[in-house]
Amino acid sequence: MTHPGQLLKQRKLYAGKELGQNFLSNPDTARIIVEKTGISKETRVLEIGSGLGALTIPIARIAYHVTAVEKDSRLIPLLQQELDTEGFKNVEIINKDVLKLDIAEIAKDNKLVVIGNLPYNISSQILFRLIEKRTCIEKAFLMFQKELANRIIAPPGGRDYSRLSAVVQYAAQVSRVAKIGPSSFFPKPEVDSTILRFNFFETKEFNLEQEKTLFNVIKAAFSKRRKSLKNSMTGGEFKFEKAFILKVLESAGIDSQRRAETLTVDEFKALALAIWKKR
Ligand SMILES: C[S@@+](CC[C@H](N)C(=O)[O-])C[C@H]1O[C@@H](n2cnc3c(N)ncnc32)[C@H](O)[C@@H]1O
Repeated sequence: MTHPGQLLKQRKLYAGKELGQNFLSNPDTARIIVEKTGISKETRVLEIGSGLGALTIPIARIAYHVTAVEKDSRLIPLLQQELDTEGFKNVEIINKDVLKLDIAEIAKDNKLVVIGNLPYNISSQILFRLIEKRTCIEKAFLMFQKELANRIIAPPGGRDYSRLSAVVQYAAQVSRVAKIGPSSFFPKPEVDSTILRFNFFETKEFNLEQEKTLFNVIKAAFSKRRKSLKNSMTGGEFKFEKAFILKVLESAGIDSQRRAETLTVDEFKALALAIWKKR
């Protein structure tokens, strides 16, 4: 693997902050990350933000097929050349914004394993999108800024438990895979990184409408996280009346004085179902 700094210099290119371009520069780290995903010669991978191919190449060495999506058109010929040099024929690079990518079209009838050293400025948005499309995804291995990863896996009751934690933990079992320090990247970020593994739940307990209600309930509850539910829930998309909120909280068996950050995912589900039935 050519060092990303050298590759960019040869082409008179630069790493763009607005695209979160901190490239993996340590081939051992890249190899270890790919090993930890457990992919095999049957796996179809969607790689988000392939960049200069630090992960694409070790993935292509193992996987059946890789769809690599990359927004920065400047990087596509560099990666294509690296792939051609190594003789890989199982990689398709798509020059597109991942937030506009039709993931179902890529998966067709298969389930994908999603891998990505994500651009940190849009990593929450990417995660919400993957959750939306999770029926096409078997599991995902994604690298986040450490602080965001801590929020994603935070249990209820603490400062880190947030809208993102509740939505993600409803859709997937999440675990920490590895911590990566700044020295593994070029340019070096000022933050530590964490790789999380997401095993999306097979069965969907909620239908689409119920799920939409659940996500709106979580959003409304966390819109004023310092306030009790009876006050925070009147905000957000639904514009609930206070009397209605008190009624649904009671039927879900939740004390109206509690705050969003104390509710488990199961309690959010009970609340969403109570709202869905009474509307
Ligand atoms: C942190 S870098 C990782 C690059 C490479 N995978 C690596 O590990 O060295 C993030 C990559 O995502 C790309 N990117 C940023 N925003 C994107 C978007 N909306 N859609 C697809 N790729 C994006 C960047 O251009 C960059 O190549």
